[in-house]
Order: sequence, then C-alpha cells, then structure tokens
Amino acid sequence: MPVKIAPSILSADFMNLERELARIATADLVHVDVMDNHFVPNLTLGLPVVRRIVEVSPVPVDVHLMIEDADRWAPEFARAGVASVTFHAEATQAPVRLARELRSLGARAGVALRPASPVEPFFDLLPELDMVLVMTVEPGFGGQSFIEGTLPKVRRTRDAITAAGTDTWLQVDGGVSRETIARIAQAGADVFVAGSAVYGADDVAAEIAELRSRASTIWA
Ligand SMILES: O=C(CO)[C@H](O)[C@H](O)COP(=O)(O)O
Ligand SMILES: [Fe+2]
Repeated sequence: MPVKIAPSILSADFMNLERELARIATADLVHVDVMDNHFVPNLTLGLPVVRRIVEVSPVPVDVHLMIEDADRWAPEFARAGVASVTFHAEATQAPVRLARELRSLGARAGVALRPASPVEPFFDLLPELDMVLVMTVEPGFGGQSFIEGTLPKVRRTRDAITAAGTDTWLQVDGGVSRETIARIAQAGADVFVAGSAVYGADDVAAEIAELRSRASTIWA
C-alpha cells in the first residue's frame, strides 16, 4: 500500500517532544520542519534537536528544510541519520549534486516546491530524486488553509512519475485534513504531511488511522 501519513511536529508541544513523538507511533514517518527565519519568516529547530529526535523517534524521520543555502546544510541533516532530507528547489544552486550527496550519505533525497514554483524542470531529473514535495500552502506556518490551485501540479507530477517509471514518492504538505485528503490522493499524492489535523485531534492515533483510510480508499 503506497499511502504514508507523516504528522508534522510543528503542531506538537515543543516542550515535550519525546512524549509527542510517542503519540504518533502508528504513523509512517515523522515530518520535522526546519526553518531559519530567512527562507521563511519563522524559526523552529536545528541540527542538535534533530539529532535527538532521530534517537528517540519510533518512526523514521522526514526532514523538511525551509532554509537558505541548502547546499551547505542539507548534508549535515543526512549525517544526523534522518531517513529523508527534503530541500527547497528555490534554495539550492545544484539540486542534482545535492540529491546525489544526500543519497551517498544514506538518506532519501527530496526536492520541495513552493506553490508558485514550477515542477516541470524536475521531470527529467526524477531518477535522481526519491521524493517530490508539492507545497499546498506557502511554507512557514502550520494551520493554514489548503490552496486548491496546487492540485493540478500534484496531478502533473504523478503523471510524470508514472511516465518515468521511478519509485519517487509524491508528498504534499499544508492544509491536509479529513476534508482535503481524498482530493489530494485523487490527484496522485502518496505521502501526506499533517500537522494541525493530527496534533489538534483529541485522539491522535484515531486521526492518523482516519487520514490513512481516506487516502487509501482512493489508492485501493
Ligand atoms: O512545512 C510546513 C509549513 O511550512 C508544515 O509541514 C505544514 O504546514 C504542516 O502544517 P498543517 O498540516 O497544519 O498545514
Ligand atoms: Fe513541512
């Protein structure tokens, strides 16, 4: 089954991260948003915290870098032992060189695109990528509403992955909820980041199961 649910700890209680990670043990990945207050107008956490998250997380760690100079910093996150490192296309000079470096360090390599950034330049490069992240809100904050106009880009990306025949995951991030997830799965996404929907729920495990079920119905 291709569907993966990746709760974002951006909406977790940062004072109790170990407990918050334990609450999402039934998820497929934990999504960690790294922001530098330059690439986006928000500041979250960095390498020392990510290293500890890798040590205590019950599920593989999926890092989403919203930082400038990804070429300098992304490999450090791979060295920290995360499962995947996703850098923004807008923040790298050399996406293929960076993706190859991340893979050589044992991480999956992902490229992320702001809502207004075109995905087409990456279609011929899919064999170099383990994941494409189509942002469905402007990066920087959790709890924003889903941008419907990003769905055609998700569909075009799925079609390109199918045509290329690669095992590239297609992640969406921003405004994923019970209300939106089926439409997003219909457009071809297979990895779903959800921050406020998961951590804002009374029963976190039930919410993860519900999101997975709604997306899986489409993929079945
Ligand atoms: O990268 C992000 C914001 O830039 C977060 O991963 C994303 O916003 C998750 O939050 P929510 O599910 O509440 O929209
Ligand atoms: Fe994210």
